[in-house]
Amino acid sequence: MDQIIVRGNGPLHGEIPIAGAKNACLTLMPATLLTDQPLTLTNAPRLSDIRTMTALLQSLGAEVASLQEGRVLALSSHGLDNHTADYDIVRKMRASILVLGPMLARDGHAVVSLPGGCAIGARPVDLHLKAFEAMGAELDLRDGYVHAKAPAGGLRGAVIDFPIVSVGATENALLAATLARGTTVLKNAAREPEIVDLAECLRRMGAQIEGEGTSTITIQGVQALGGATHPVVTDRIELGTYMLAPAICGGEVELLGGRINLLSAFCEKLDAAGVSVTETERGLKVARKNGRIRAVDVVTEPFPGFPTDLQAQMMALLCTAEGTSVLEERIFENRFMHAPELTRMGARIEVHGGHATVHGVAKLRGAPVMATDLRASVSLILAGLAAEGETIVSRVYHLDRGYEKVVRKLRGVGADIERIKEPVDA
Ligand SMILES: CC(=O)N[C@H]1[C@@H](OP(=O)(O)OP(=O)(O)OC[C@H]2O[C@@H](n3ccc(=O)[nH]c3=O)[C@H](O)[C@@H]2O)O[C@H](CO)[C@@H](O)[C@@H]1O
Ligand SMILES: C=C(OP(=O)(O)O)C(=O)O
Repeated sequence: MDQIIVRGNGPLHGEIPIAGAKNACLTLMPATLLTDQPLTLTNAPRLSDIRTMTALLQSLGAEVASLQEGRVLALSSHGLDNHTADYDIVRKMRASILVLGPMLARDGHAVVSLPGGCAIGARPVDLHLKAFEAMGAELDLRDGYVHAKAPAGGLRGAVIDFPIVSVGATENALLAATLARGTTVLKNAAREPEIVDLAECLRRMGAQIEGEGTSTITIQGVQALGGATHPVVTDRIELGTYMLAPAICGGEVELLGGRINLLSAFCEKLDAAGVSVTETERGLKVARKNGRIRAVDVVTEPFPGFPTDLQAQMMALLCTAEGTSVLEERIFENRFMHAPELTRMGARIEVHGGHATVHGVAKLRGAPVMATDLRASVSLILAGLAAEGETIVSRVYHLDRGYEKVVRKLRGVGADIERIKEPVDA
């Protein structure tokens, strides 16, 4: 297994290109199951999660070709020869549940393994299932699998009022509703840029959708969808992560392709902490205003609030802020696993339930640390960039799920970082 070694070496300067969004691309790829025409996704990120979704779609009988070194994905599903999403693939990646809606809508049946819990929380899928039931599907949970069947004549449009905002359930219902009979109204829908991107792609395929980006999305079902070419939206989480690099280390870095409206709540917190963010023609320029970072309080919320996927990285910044910050995690019940690892580097953090209190220290010190999940891993790298001495991050396979070429991107702005094979006796 690989490790990443980081040595804090002062301010960073230069530019970092931002890739297409993992969380958009994983949602767009299953849209191929809605049509027998080709779907081409450009600006795709090169990540292990994309390879997992590729394997899942191929296991169902779809064709997925990775072109231009993975930047372009050419997908096509003429006819599926399998409608079962196997546990062995689904357990690797929760986005796998998003094949359920499209298969149910196009072919009237699907069997998908329940994804199960994961390190950051229980992450149930009951809201996805309730949405399909509202559209007339019959669902049966057997042997860890959801066996789903559409009513005769196919799914029916329905009014679905989500009791809480769910990105995944909104996406699954949106995908399915494009081919349902009649009108579907999704109330209390998620408003994330990845959902807007999905709606734009589906519309290019011929779907009739209105209201994406607001909390009410209306979908008029159509008989069939066609092919399309669609560019994947910028990864706002990769963007926010790299914005934190100059915030933590000093210097000035331009994030190519970045836009403030992808991350307004995050940018407001950076401003309050003493970090300047300016929009340029090519993206966003980020620099520390002057002096030490100031403590700020953060509450994670659905979009347009502060994203849960940037909470760990923000905590890395606040470890060396002046004063005490409180981070409240409202989306996932166990998303502070980076806190004990940051503590190994000299941070002063107390976690009580969904709250983490961070007392800023003047300096972090390098240490061997363990990545526990995707965003936790990158928070340890960010902390390592600002620490004195050497930080060795193990279990970096988590990182490969969501960050392409992290070593190359950070080296490009002057960071001292390398990836090595873990010594065999480690
Ligand atoms: C609202 C939110 O910030 N969602 C995040 C969530 O999306 P993801 O789609 O994974 O999760 P959801 O948005 O569905 O979950 C939001 C909340 O609803 C609960 N829930 C969800 C579905 C369901 O059927 N039943 C249920 O109770 C979840 O446990 C969670 O507490 O994780 C992704 C990966 O970290 C992030 O990119 C998303 O920003
Ligand atoms: C946790 C994440 O992804 P997933 O929902 O695929 O687990 C993430 O993107 O931070």
